[in-house]
Amino acid sequence: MTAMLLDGVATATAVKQELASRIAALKSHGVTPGLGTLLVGEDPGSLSYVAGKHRDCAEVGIESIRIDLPADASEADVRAAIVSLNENPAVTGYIIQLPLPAGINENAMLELMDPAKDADGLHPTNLGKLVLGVLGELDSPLPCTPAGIVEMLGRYGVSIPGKHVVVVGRGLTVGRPLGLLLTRKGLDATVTLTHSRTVDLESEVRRADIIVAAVGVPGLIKPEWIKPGAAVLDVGITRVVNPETGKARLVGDVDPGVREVAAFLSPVPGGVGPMTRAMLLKNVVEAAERL
Ligand SMILES: NC(=O)C1=CN([C@@H]2O[C@H](COP(=O)(O)OP(=O)(O)OC[C@H]3O[C@@H](n4cnc5c(N)ncnc54)[C@H](OP(=O)(O)O)[C@@H]3O)[C@@H](O)[C@H]2O)C=CC1
Ligand SMILES: Nc1nc(=O)c2c([nH]1)NC[C@@H]1CN(c3ccc(C(=O)N[C@@H](CCC(=O)O)C(=O)O)cc3)C=[N+]21
Repeated sequence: MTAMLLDGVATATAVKQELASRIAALKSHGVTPGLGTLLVGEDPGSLSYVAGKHRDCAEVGIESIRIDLPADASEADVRAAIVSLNENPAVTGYIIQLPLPAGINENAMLELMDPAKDADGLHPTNLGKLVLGVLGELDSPLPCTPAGIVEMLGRYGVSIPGKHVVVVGRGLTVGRPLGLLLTRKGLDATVTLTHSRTVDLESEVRRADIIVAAVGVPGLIKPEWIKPGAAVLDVGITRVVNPETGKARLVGDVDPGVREVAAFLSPVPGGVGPMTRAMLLKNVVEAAERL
């Protein structure tokens, strides 16, 4: 069997089309949603993601405000940029591109954000609401990558309730909040959250109905580990630069052979990445709607 590919580009386009009418409605009430980005340093991956976010905004009619600081910016410089984003009325939501350079306390910087402007859902207040709000509706922003994963599974009809989901990686932007989201009432997955100290990753993955790989190790997830019929979502991204052309290629955590075993596969590129960006736009629109 060859897996059905979960097309993140097409799904993100559908989400963006749905947002367009909400953006038009906001503008007719005199509110223009605006996304701010704060980037510190020149990591090529981060530069490319931030550029993509500004392109997305232009496409759907969201203003975008960009602050780029040099890699040697001090914590005081970063703090001042966060204060300016909190105070700028044109910014209805913003993100601090992670990781920040070594020496800058990421958690302390996230905590300085105005939680009402947190477009990533990573401010402790919003993560706390996700932990507390197991039942019912949440009106706080959700972390973009987990929200994008759930949105894509939903649109392809991959059922989540009662399923055993194995999440590989416990990082702040993907694995940790994904476990919180998938175990809420209504989604009702049974989640195993694995990491580098997990003793037997293979046997954990073998039991999974849905596998989400968010590590950053190319080819970590092997075809023999996949229960036939499982859904596999590749999230990890490693940039591999071709020394001859200087061009970078993006490689996921999932071995290409998995495509022959899984029922559904979200690939890298073209899977969860574009969905992450679409959910960021959704958070910015929803923050503007709450104004
Ligand atoms: N497509 C998208 O939209 C996005 C993609 N990403 C990508 O997803 C990946 C993860 O991102 P992020 O969570 O921020 O990264 P982190 O570096 O914070 O987390 C990586 C996680 O992988 C775990 N890990 C490392 N090696 C192994 C191993 N051999 N077996 C099992 N687990 C392992 C680590 O374990 P431990 O905690 O024990 O060290 C850690 O929990 C990255 O490649 C990133 O580029 C991230 C965000 C969005
Ligand atoms: N505060 C913060 N929030 C984040 O959400 C965040 C972050 N920091 N730091 C880095 C990671 C990574 N991330 C990606 C977003 C989109 C793509 C994406 O669009 N990928 C495309 C390819 C893009 C390309 O070609 O460069 C794809 O997979 O098809 C990838 C990765 C968000 N992250």
